Amino acid sequence: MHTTSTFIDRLNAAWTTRNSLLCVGLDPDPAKFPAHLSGGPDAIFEFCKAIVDATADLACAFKPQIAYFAARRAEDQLEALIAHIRERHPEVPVILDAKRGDIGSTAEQYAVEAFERYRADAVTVNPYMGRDSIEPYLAWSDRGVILLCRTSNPGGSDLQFLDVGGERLFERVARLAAGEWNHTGQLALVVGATFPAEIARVRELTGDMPLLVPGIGAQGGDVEATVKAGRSSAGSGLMINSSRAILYAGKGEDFAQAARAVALATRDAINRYR
Ligand SMILES: O=C(O)c1cc(=O)[nH]c(=O)n1[C@@H]1O[C@H](COP(=O)(O)O)[C@@H](O)[C@H]1O
Repeated sequence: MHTTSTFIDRLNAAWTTRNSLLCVGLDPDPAKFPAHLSGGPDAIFEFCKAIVDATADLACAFKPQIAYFAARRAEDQLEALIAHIRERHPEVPVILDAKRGDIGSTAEQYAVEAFERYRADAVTVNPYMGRDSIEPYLAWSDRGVILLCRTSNPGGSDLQFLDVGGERLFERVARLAAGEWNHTGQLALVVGATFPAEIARVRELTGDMPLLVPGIGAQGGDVEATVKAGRSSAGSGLMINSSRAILYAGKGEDFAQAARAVALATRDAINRYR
C-alpha cells in the first residue's frame, strides 16, 4: 500500500490524473445529517462513505477532521472510512486533520496513531513546539506532515502576525518549513483561503511546496484570489479544502448527489484560475 511513493508523489499524481486541486473535507456533524441517516449506529461512516464515493473522481485529497469522530466515540468509523478510501479510491491521498503537537516521545505516539492506526497519507501538525516536536513524524518516510502556518481563523493573527525579529511568525514558520526543518522533503503548509496576501507571501517563501488551503465555502474565502495567490509555477501546488459547503449541500436522500454538484462546481471554479 504505502511502499515506494511518497505522499507528495501521490498528491502530484492525484493533481494530474484528476485535474483537480479540490480537497474534500470530511467533518461529519450528525445534527446536520439527512433525516434518513440520523440515529443509525454507523451513521457517521455511512454519511462519509456516500460523500467519498460521490466525489472521489473530483478530489485530489480527502481530509477527515478527527474531532468530529472522536467527539462521538466514532474512531472505529474513522478507521473504517479510511480503509474504505484505501480500498475503493486508492489514488486519493488521505490527510488526517488532527493538528497534533507535543514533545518528541509523545509525538511518536501521535505518529503511530495517524500513520499506523488510521493509515493516513499525511497529518496536520501544530509547529508551536518546534523542530523536535515534528521530527518523529518524519521517521515515516513515505508520509506527509502539514504544518499550520497562517490559519484561516480571525484569531490566527494574534500570534502568527507577531514580529519575530523583522519578520512575522508565520513567515518564520514558512522559511523553516521550506528550509532546515524539511531535510526529508516531507513537509507542506496550511495557509487559509481567507488571507490571499499571506498565501502569496508563503508561496514566495516556499517555492513549489504543497499548500493545504482551507477557508473557501463556509468561511467565505475567495476562490479566484486564493488560486492566483497560491498556484505553483506549474499552476498546481494547492489542496484547496471545502468541508461544510460540500457535505451539507443537500438535506434529502440525494445528499451525496448534491454534494457532488457542489464539488464539481468548486473544482471547475478553481481550475478557471490556475
Ligand atoms: O488544518 C486545517 O484543515 C484547517 C486549518 C485552518 O487554518 N482552518 C481550517 O478551517 N482548517 C480546517 O478546515 C476545515 C474547514 O471546514 P469548512 O469551513 O467547513 O470548509 C475544518 O476541518 C477546519 O478544522
